[in-house]
Amino acid sequence: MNDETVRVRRQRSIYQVHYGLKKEVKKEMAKPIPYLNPGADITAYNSQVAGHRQTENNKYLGLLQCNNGTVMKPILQESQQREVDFYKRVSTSDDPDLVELRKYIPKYFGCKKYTYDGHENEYIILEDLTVRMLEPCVMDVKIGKRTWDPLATPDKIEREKSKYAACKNEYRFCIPGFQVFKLSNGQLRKYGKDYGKKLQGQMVIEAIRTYLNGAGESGVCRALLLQFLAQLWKIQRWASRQCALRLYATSLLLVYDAERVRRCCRDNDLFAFKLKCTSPAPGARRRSIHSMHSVETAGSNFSGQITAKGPQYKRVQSVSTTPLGLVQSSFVPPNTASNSPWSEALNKLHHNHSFDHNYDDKLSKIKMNYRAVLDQLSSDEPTPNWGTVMIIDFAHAFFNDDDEAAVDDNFKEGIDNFVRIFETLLRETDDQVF
Ligand SMILES: O=P(O)(O)O[C@@H]1[C@@H](OP(=O)(O)O)[C@H](OP(=O)(O)O)[C@H](O)[C@H](OP(=O)(O)O)[C@H]1OP(=O)(O)O
Ligand SMILES: Nc1ncnc2c1ncn2[C@@H]1O[C@H](COP(=O)(O)OP(=O)(O)O)[C@@H](O)[C@H]1O
Repeated sequence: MNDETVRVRRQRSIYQVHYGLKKEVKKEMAKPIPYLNPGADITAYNSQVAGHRQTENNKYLGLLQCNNGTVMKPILQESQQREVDFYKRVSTSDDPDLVELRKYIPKYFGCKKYTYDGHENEYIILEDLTVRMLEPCVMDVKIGKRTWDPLATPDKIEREKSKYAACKNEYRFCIPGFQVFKLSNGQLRKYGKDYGKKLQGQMVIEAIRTYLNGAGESGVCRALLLQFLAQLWKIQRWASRQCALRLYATSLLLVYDAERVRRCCRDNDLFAFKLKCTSPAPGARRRSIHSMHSVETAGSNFSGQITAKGPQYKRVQSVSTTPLGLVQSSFVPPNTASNSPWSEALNKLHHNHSFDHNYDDKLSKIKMNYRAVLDQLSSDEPTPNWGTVMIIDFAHAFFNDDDEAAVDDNFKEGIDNFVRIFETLLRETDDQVF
């Protein structure tokens, strides 16, 4: 592929996202079942965070993970047979809503009988969204205030109404489970249904922050948020228009690789100095040429003139790259108590332009953030080995007949609220850019 082709492809994707232009759609059919070699590793799936998984009468009910990038979900109930029908129909349909939906759900590879631990079962084979992740952080977010389908018994309706009630009433979604590898030490923490059922109010936001590894002082990694939001906005747009489906008790599955985030932060010196595992020695950070115009510099070298280009400084003899401690000792701190006519202006400039930041760091962050979002926007296939969101669990999905066609408000409201939280978290990271 030459550069021109890449450029044209990127442009097309960005236009699609921002202006809603429809691209000619490649017809994507169900893929053949991937070849499982006879010695293929098939094991209980460790990164399952919600859903059926306990063992009943000696029978394991959870997902299996294969070493070829797929997971196998057992078909144990009538509702899961409905999920098979859902995947079959969506993967072959011409309906534009369903064609678009194929981008937001795991790839479907058919069904297969398999004997695990002495028990034979039918399984749906799906793309493993955590494939190749070294430290998969996974969160299951069940969407909608109503989590029962039209065929639910009164008993099931009562059970569903009583679970996660506070969270569903307030946010129109709930969090049945998540797992996170801590950036600071690689430790795995799992949060299950019991934890999820207690969440309400601000605790919900804190749980999301914990999942994003942003509960500490360092905050959430902006590039990670952008990665998620790029896909969430597409899903939100789809949900606000699609009339083909009613989705009860489906989930958003968020996945990202903590190892990748850690590497990205370290490479860009984003949080490096705040993470214990990568702390450089004190004084090891160097100032860039741009950071010479710090508040200290402004105090001692400020010429007393402000032009359209900003404050004017006296010429500095040489640009030092000595460690921070040494640089500091060679400047006189500004007299903050001074009543100089410039002190108020300088104060304002300090607030607005944050002179005391390292601009190389800032540029790195800006570049990284834009690269991440451009990569995501220009790719039709989100890269699962970094971070993405997909819709999963279609055991209670119902296709609308033509005369029923309408937006699914229950699903849409849940998505809107979830996206809003991510947008708020993104705003909290604005200082990483502006
Ligand atoms: O209580 P039940 O029987 O409705 O079981 C729920 C399952 O319903 P099903 O067995 O398919 O009828 C239900 O499955 P669905 O999402 O309805 O497919 C969930 O696994 C639910 O757990 P949670 O709400 O995600 O914490 C399960 O709820 P828990 O009781 O495990 O919390
Ligand atoms: N395609 C997938 N890739 C990776 N993990 C998955 C995938 N599908 C499901 N999971 C994991 O399995 C869990 C349960 O899946 P789900 O389809 O909701 O099952 P259930 O019908 O038992 O509720 C999810 O929370 C997630 O952790």
